[in-house]
Amino acid sequence: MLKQAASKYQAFRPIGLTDRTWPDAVLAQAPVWLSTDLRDGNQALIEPMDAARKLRMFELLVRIGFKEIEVGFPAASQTDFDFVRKLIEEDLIPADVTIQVMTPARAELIERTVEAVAGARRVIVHVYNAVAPVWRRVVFGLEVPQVMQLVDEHVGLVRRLTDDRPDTQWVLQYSPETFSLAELEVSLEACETAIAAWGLGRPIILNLPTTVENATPNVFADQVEWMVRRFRDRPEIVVSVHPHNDRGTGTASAELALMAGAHRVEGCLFGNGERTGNLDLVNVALNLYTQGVDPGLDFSDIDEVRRTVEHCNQLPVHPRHPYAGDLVYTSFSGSHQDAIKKAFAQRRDGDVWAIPYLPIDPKDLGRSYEAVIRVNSQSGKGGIAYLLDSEYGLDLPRRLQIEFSQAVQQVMDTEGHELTADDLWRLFDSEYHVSATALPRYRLQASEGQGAQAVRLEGECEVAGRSVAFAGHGDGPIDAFVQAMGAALGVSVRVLDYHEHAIGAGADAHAVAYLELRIGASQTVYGVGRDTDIVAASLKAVLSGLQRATITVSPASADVPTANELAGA
Ligand SMILES: CC(=O)SCCNC(=O)CCNC(=O)[C@H](O)C(C)(C)COP(=O)(O)OP(=O)(O)OC[C@H]1O[C@@H](n2cnc3c(N)ncnc32)[C@H](O)[C@@H]1OP(=O)(O)O
Ligand SMILES: CC(C)C(=O)C(=O)O
Repeated sequence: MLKQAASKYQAFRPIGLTDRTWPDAVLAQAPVWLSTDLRDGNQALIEPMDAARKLRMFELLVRIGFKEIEVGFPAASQTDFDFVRKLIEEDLIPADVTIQVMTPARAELIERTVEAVAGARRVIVHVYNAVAPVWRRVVFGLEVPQVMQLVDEHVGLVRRLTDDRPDTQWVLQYSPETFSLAELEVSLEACETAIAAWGLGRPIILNLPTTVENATPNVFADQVEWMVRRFRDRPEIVVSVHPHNDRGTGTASAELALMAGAHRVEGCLFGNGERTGNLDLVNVALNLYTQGVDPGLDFSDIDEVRRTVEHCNQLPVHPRHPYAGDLVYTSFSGSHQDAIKKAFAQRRDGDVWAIPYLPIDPKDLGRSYEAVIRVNSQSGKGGIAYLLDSEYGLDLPRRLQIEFSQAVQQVMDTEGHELTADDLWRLFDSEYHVSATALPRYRLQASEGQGAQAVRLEGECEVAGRSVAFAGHGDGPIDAFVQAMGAALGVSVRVLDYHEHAIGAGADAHAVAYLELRIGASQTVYGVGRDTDIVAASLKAVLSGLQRATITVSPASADVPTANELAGA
């Protein structure tokens, strides 16, 4: 197969536009947008939209803010014709919205098209014919002069028919179909012929399609700049582009074409359309938005837009689709999660958006931060800590994050599937005995004659299902409890690190304490305690840590669990 490539396919030829200016252009304003969801999108559907779905799509496009909407190909079917009549007769077209209707350069179809829009306030009549060599030869069997004659005759017919209906404001759109595959001189001649037949000085849109995308986007940009130069200083002429996506570069083609001077773009929501689709208008609009340019289209509830489009087209939007897919704001991988978590922690209201791996604030599109981080086997401590913090208010100290992520990884290695925030909390709760640890019964007194050891604490607690009596002195209750438990278990216990914070407010407020304990000479474990009272939370955290430790020395009390009984309790 690979061997055939050179003899079977012809490479595109670059345009010799050596003084091109588009590479230095910066997109600083939105183009005129035309949605062709109801025409090019519709004609590519397995089951074209019925009247109800067409109306839903039309209403959505109006809500988003489109001012030019191609509402159909009225000569194609009675459904298309009737839908256009419905919009006009039921006065469903807002005053600032212009409808566009498409027709091939065939007399009876042009007549039917103009008939379909009778009574509309303003209409763009879109006439097309193919101009590229393969189409001329294979489809029409026409030489270039005959193609020009076809354009002249049919645009002339549009002019006569529309002149007879002066109550409507008419704009002609002419598309040299297959522009990107045609010789530039032929496309230019076809456009000049259309301009002349429509009447010099009358409003006209020249729409340049990559009917079938066939070259890298820079070649299309050169083609567009070449054409734009021919129509500079002619305000009645709007140069529009209509990219498709056969090479997967529809968005790039549109953006470079705008840099090359096009004023207007045609496309569909989420890139529906023939074959690999039309240009995805949402993509271009939101690309502009993330450059600080107001696109003039409202995608602040992207999921509602997506659901409606999926309903109308009966086609799903891919989970990885730019800006709209279910997974596009989600990071699974540990290093991404770590960077996102740190950036959110540092971000202040009013800051310029600079969150790694998130090119846009999901909230601007009506998404929450909930799905930004999800945990699976590719995740690290940052993502786990983010979920426990964002969903459960637990602000884990760094070394505890590291310790707990090892427990999570073990579960991942055996189970393999994603862990939700709820799953992580359950794992954390069971690993650190947060809910299960009972508060020790204790008496706290000021000590006498103990110098710096200001308090004495004695009481009883449950460890691994056994009752343990303890008594000890310390600088405060936690220190006293640690010393007392060390004596009771016959092992040295020291607090290496201590963190606490509140969760919630008012009557529901809780304190959470995280204690890093050194047990014996070398064991370091974290304990976690939660209670309404901060001292109680800290004592529970000590017990949590002791229960997680492997204690290998003999207990000093018969009531105390024997060596290793605590381990894994
Ligand atoms: C690139 C694009 O997206 S262009 C838009 C294409 N959209 C559509 O085709 C959707 C709607 N189309 C239709 O409903 C039908 O094709 C109709 C009503 C337009 C025409 O139907 P039919 O008369 O049965 O013709 P058919 O669909 O086979 O089209 C082929 C004929 O149209 C001619 N044709 C194709 N494009 C054009 C054009 N732009 N101008 C004039 N004639 C054209 C072909 O030469 C061919 O003519 P022939 O039969 O004499 O050889
Ligand atoms: C602009 C029209 C003719 C079109 O749909 C195309 O060429 O892709």
